[in-house]
Amino acid sequence: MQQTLAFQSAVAQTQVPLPDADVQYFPRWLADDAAEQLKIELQQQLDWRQDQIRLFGRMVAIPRLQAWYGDAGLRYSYSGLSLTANPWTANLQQLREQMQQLCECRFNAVLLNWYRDGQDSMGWHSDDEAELGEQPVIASLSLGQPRRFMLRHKSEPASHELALGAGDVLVMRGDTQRYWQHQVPKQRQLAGDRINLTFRYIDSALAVSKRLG
Ligand SMILES: O=C(O)CCC(=O)C(=O)O
Ligand SMILES: [Fe+2]
Repeated sequence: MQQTLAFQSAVAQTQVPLPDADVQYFPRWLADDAAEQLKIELQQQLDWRQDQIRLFGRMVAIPRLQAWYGDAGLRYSYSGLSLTANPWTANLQQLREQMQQLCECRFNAVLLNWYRDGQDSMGWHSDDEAELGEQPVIASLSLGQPRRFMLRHKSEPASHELALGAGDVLVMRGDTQRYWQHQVPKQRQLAGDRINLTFRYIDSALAVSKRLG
């Protein structure tokens, strides 16, 4: 892990041209072999859960596996559940430090989503939970199967789409969550799996959150 991450290449960055948003894309932030090795380690080491949410009064399994890691004692709310983050593993801690350098900000938690195949997905949402603050910086690292990542403006007819592939980093900041939503739609023909990590800064004092599948 230490070694492969060190192979990370000089980073090319592009600003994604969206109104009312601040989104940077770092394609291949991790080289292919480092991304593949990291994916295997995360699959094996982490405490993956199949969470359920209450939807229209029924409990429904969300269409992906999830894991939460963060600073000691950090609690987060998720669809009525209040859970304590798992302690940082060595590789997540190292990634956090690299993401903090890249983004020039602090992160105290990471949410991981494991899309087992193209049937797994995440619906339209903004990362706008109160505990993330007004202008959250969300740093996303993707591993494995490339997937569509779609963005749409909440009140204008503006939209955008990226293919997030292995090793790609996407950083959303400023007013992005305020004016835009994003989703990872199902792509039923795809058999490959994908892991996405989103580094965040959670201020538990700020409030209780809401989030749907
Ligand atoms: O899987 C992705 O690329 C997006 C994940 C996401 O939007 C989230 O964790 O809030
Ligand atoms: Fe999100």
